[in-house]
Amino acid sequence: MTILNIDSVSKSFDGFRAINDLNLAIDKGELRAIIGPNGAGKTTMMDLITGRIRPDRGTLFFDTTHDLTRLDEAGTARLGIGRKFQKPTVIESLTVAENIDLALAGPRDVWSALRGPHGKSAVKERARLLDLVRLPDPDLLAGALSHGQKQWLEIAMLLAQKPRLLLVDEPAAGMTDAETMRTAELLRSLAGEHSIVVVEHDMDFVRALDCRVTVLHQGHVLAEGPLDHVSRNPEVIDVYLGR
Ligand SMILES: Nc1ncnc2c1ncn2[C@@H]1O[C@H](COP(=O)(O)OP(=O)(O)OP(=O)(O)O)[C@@H](O)[C@H]1O
Repeated sequence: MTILNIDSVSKSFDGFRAINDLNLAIDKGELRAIIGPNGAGKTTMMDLITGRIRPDRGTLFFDTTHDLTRLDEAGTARLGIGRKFQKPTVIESLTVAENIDLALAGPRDVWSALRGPHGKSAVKERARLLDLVRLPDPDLLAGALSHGQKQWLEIAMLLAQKPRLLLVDEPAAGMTDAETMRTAELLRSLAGEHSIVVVEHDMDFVRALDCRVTVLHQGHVLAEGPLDHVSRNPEVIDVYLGR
């Protein structure tokens, strides 16, 4: 079953085609890596999926029936599309637990969320999420976390909103090797329950994801398949990997 279907999508900025007849389908529960040179259109593709911008032509459907071109960012978020930008946006002056409580409360009253999680199930969910991303001290200020731990906290905050499709932009950037491998392991463990699209340049990380890879070039799919397969493709070597 397909959760995301991008069909013949194009998008130009001032006459420049950032996305050019893009076709991409993500299965339910799939983990997919998107790679490609700078300017290949990866961010523009994420912006199209989340309703931040609209295509000039083509269709984007979520879960078969939901036309994403009719929704804005709030609408796609309500449908269950969660996006994690490259830089962590956790609130550094709050504790790890308070950050999670805010995410669990969603758009509800911030002040009541900061008085603690509501009910036993919220306490349990907070513990489950912190366990999942291996953050042992809920009382630590988020500002005291390492860069990798901040990224994991933000992933936990996204998961608090129970997204069905997670879009993750360059999570390994700035991470240590150990954090990078731990992040790959975390995303792999989340696949199945969630569908996940990860944009990344770090090939060790992409290898560790051990998933299907799509190579974007000039707004179009250049190659798709396991990393070993696409990395042998002469065109992929020419425009990206061989550089
Ligand atoms: N709002 C915009 N206005 C004008 N041009 C844009 C706009 N957004 C993107 N572009 C152009 O579209 C092309 C694709 O950009 P995009 O950011 O999607 O690439 P990318 O694959 O994410 O690159 P990177 O790996 O560097 O993040 C680039 O040439 C960029 O300059």
